[in-house]
Amino acid sequence: MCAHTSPPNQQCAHAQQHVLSDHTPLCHDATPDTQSSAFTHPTWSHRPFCISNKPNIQYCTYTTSTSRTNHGLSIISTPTAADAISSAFPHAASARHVPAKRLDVRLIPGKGYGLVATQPIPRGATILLDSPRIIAAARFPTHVQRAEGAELFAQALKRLPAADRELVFALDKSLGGTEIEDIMKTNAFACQLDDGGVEDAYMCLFPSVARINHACRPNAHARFIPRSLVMEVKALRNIEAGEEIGISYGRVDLKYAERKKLYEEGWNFTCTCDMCMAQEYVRKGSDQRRARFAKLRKKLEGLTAETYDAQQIVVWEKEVMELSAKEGLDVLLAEDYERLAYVYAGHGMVNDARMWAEKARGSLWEWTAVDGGPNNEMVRVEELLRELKG
Ligand SMILES: C[S@@+](CC[C@H](N)C(=O)[O-])C[C@H]1O[C@@H](n2cnc3c(N)ncnc32)[C@H](O)[C@@H]1O
Repeated sequence: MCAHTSPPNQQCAHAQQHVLSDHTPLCHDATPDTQSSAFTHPTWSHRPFCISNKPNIQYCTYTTSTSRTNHGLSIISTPTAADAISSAFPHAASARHVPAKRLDVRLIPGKGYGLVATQPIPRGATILLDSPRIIAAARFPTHVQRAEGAELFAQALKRLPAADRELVFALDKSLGGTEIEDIMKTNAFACQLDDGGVEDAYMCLFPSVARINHACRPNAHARFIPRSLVMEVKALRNIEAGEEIGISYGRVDLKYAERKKLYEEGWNFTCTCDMCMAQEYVRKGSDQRRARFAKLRKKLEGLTAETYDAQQIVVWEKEVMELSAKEGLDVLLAEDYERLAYVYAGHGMVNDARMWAEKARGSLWEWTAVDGGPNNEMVRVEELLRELKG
């Protein structure tokens, strides 16, 4: 699929000086905010808007106004990357759609807006499958001048259908800078995309997921599915009607001081989730359990042929699972289930081994493995299950 149709800068018939930059010639279409009647392309609804001020590095804004469920999507990337990313569009178009119908955006004291369940949601249910409206290469701001970056973002927004643009503009802003930069920094998630090996790391803006606040003990889990470019949010436990949906923005097993630092320094907010607002003795109790969880994990991961002790492993893993149940760390347990499967298999206890391997597979399917993502663990567990059945 050809993604890049605008000519290189030097040959661009309408190359001009950028109003914000004194030396960078730009090449862009004459009617940036409307669908160009002269432009037809199997993938993009608008002529790409490109900036190339360094040899071999060119960033463009690509837009399709008819992505999944007929919303728009703008991508800021190199031409090669846009080409590779767009190969996911057919999967995105056919991906299941879960609209935000059991959810409501409401004001939450101390957090701005948040997403609230309007009906009970059972554990494991998919709460939301959201599509991105803007995808931007994480490193592109370091390859273009500030004004050029702002222009690429501006074009990304201008070219989106009006409904998507309004959705994006309404999102929270907390960090300053241009409006769209602030929106991206406050709301976009890091996502790894198959972009043909260009750079992999992207910022993805999902307007419904962006309304979900962080919780240090979340009731939901978000994972990005590279093959269909959607963000899936699933319930980690039964959620009552009226409860706020919360996901963990960072690792879910961090202790109070670690996460306080992460969210204050990395995200510029002081967390006011239930765990952080709890009384000190409650927080300390949680920290102790999390410290013990980390210590046991370290011991288990550090086992060697010399230190291997099956009984000890079973005892430690039992404790890991008890701690996880208290701290809501279930999404991390696939490796523990897998470890137990190997321990039992090593002692010829095939039924127990199979039971733990199946638990590992179930956990990976439920929380970790995604279509188009890395699947080494799943391959290993499937292989073990085949051996145990054989
Ligand atoms: C992705 S947005 C979440 C939705 C946002 N509250 C809104 O009004 O649209 C991230 C911003 O929400 C706020 N936020 C998210 N989780 C929070 C928490 N646990 N405590 C306090 N503020 C939070 C912060 O201002 C953060 O920059």
